[in-house]
Amino acid sequence: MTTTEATTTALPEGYIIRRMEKQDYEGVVDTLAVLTTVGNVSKKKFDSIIDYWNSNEFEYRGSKVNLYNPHVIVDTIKNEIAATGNIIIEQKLIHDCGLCGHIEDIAVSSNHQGKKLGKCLIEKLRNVGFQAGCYKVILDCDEKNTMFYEKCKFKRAGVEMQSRL
Ligand SMILES: CC(=O)SCCNC(=O)CCNC(=O)[C@H](O)C(C)(C)COP(=O)(O)OP(=O)(O)OC[C@H]1O[C@@H](n2cnc3c(N)ncnc32)[C@H](O)[C@@H]1OP(=O)(O)O
Repeated sequence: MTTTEATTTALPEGYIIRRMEKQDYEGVVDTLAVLTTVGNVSKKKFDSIIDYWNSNEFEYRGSKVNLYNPHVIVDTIKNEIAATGNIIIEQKLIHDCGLCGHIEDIAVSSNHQGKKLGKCLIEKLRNVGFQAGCYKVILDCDEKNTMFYEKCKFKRAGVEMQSRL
């Protein structure tokens, strides 16, 4: 569960945030390695996933909404990807056919951590969700990251359950 407060932390000088592009391939794959195993993602596969993410949009209350909203923070001085994350916007039947945002795959590259980039990224993704019309934005995280998300104005709600192969 989140608050709807739209406070925005300023990015440090030299950093920008934007939607992920095909040119971000190496930086995104490297950055995601701080989160989990990325595996063997070829440039061709990356490009096809970007095309897929860019081609999925739907209409909600008169406006176009992107289903996938992958973002990157770029260090424009070093010309490298510093952070990445996504918000997937789910069309529901409940809550008057409402929208729910799911924040996924947040990673800040090790040498860019501790500069408020994670906080800026979460605020940006949450704003993307609320501007699209989401009634809530949710995420799952490890216990060790709860304080970070509390600083981003998220609150504990529910319990994550999993079933894995
Ligand atoms: C939904 C998901 O994907 S969950 C997965 C999250 N990703 C990971 O665990 C991958 C590895 N970790 C990371 O990428 C980063 O360390 C992140 C995303 C957890 C944090 O990003 P950073 O850019 O380093 O954090 P940022 O500088 O924005 O910190 C904001 C505040 O949270 C605090 N904070 C950051 N990480 C933590 C933590 N693990 N525990 C407690 N507090 C933290 C900071 O001290 C700061 O506090 P302040 O505002 O009082 O100074």
